[in-house]
Amino acid sequence: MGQGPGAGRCLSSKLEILYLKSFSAILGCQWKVWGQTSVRLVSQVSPDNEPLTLASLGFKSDFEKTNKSKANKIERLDVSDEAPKSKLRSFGSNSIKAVKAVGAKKSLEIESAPFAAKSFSELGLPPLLLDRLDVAGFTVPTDVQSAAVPTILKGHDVVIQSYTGSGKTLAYLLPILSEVGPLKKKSPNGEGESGKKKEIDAVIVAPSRELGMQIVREVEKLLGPEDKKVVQQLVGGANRSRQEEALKKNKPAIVVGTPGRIAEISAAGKLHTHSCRFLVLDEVDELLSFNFREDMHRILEHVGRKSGADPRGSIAKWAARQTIMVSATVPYSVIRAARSWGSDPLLVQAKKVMPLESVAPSGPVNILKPTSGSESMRTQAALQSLPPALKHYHCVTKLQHKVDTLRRCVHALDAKSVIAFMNHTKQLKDAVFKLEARGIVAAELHGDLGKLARSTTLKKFRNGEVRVLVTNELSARGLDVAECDLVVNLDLPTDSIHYAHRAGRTGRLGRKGTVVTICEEPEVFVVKKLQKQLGIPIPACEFTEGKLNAFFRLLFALLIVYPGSKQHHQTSLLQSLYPDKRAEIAITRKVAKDMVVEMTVPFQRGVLCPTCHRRIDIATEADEMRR
Ligand SMILES: Nc1ncnc2c1ncn2[C@@H]1O[C@H](COP(=O)(O)OP(=O)(O)OP(=O)(O)O)[C@@H](O)[C@H]1O
Repeated sequence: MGQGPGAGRCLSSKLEILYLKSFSAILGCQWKVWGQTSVRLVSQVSPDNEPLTLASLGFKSDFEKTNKSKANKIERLDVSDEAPKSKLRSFGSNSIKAVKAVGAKKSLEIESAPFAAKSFSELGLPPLLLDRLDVAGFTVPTDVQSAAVPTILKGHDVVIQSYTGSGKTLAYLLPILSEVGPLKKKSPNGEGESGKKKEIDAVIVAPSRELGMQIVREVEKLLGPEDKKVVQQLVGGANRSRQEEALKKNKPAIVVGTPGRIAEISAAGKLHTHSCRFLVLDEVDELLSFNFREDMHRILEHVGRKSGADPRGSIAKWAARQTIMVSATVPYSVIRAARSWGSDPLLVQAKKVMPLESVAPSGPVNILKPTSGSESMRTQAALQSLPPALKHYHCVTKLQHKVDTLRRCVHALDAKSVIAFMNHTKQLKDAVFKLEARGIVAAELHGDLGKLARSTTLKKFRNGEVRVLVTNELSARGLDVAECDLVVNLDLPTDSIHYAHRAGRTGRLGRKGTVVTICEEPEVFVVKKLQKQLGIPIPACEFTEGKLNAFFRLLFALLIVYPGSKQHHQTSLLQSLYPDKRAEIAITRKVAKDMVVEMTVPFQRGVLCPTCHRRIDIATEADEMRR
């Protein structure tokens, strides 16, 4: 730990002095004015940066030693595996399991993974599909898959919302493959519909070529080599006449493509989708953007329209299809669209399914412009879209030093696979040039590149030949590179939803990941807004001596432990702060003077309790005093 400057100032009660003394002894840091209970702690954060916990600060042992004699009855909540089953049960299925990451080159052990049901066989999938899942290495469904698969199999239109990297693609592919293609449930009399003119049964729309091809690969992984022709890509940039020939020759059951190309081939009469049963809109909030409007209109009008039906009527009257909308972030614009595109759609999240009507409007708040009172309505969509294991920092530098700061960040964290975001395509080339000049293998990825260049770049990034991928928003949406361990914002995202999608490129499926936002001094207020809207700590840091030095302003949460507070709230709070840690917390029930005081680990506002899904109330005396 770095030495903090100087000694603290006067403190109030004995108990606090005791706490702070034990902390100071451990941390050797400066205590600011106790009244603000904030402390400036300069600590070196090693690449395998362990988040601060009472245990890692050594607080618990000192605490217990010095407080043995205290009248306080200390109740130590140990959320480790040894804790009594009753306590572990309070986490529901959030207990820590070690699972192997599927498809990752090195079999990354994921300590705490977002899995719910115990196996795919519980979800009502056909035997052939279960076999294919097994062959592909998928053993346990994620939370969102456990919620989405049965809901879609029941025939509902859905909006699937779960944080990035939580397995939303399979959440919709599995029910589709249960109903169409060679792996589907056999009809009661056991024979397939041989000889029937093969129509397209499912259309999957994605906003970018990369995501479209990624989905095709995921389908092919399940279909196996002999049935690869069941799915056909219709992405822009590829040869259209070859795509039309393949449609004619292979008669695929599933097509995956970008809006422009799908609409183009449909308008040319080469894509017959009247009897289509499924329409999937992946990254649906992106598909709502203006540049896709025309194409999306055509797709929505034609896919699954009963022959002769008038599309001007209500969806229920003319669409024989199931509409599945997917995104990690579901701003209110998506809710509105879903209500008109789907027929009584349900909102499917990691652990719950609810009617879309019950969702409160909360659109993305553009952090660059002054916002109205809605600012207090934190963008729930963004908060729920962030993988819980991510660590976030920001680093202040001058514009001309940003790329060099990126280089030092990569070395300090010893990051192997980095995605750096910039807002303007023209800047990407210059950033790549500067990184290469300093010995870091980098490449640019953006929409102005040709199809071959884009796929080659992505391939090199996935196999580790390229260490830093410098890209912009669109080409990275939905991108799934399991090994990505660092995301850097070289330019600020326009709002918290864009921040969430960028951040979600790392920390996939329960892995650890770090997000560093490199900004100039005048932009720090934007980071603070992001921090507040997303309810996540984004402490300042710097990269010196090859290390990431984080400036933690630990706002100690005086966890007001009301006598009746739910025990699982305390453990859930810690579990959500440190999903991959065996966090421990010493809870003192004794009231020191007139308040129950407990200093605990840094807190996140409004943490949702994963057990009862209610916001855990945390009052910070510090904030109160500061107001
Ligand atoms: N049940 C599972 N078991 C193991 N790995 C899984 C499982 N489901 C998905 N994965 C893997 O997890 C990774 C992330 O999945 P996916 O890309 O579908 O996430 P996502 O929620 O769609 O992310 P984003 O919001 O960024 O699009 C993929 O590599 C996928 O193969």
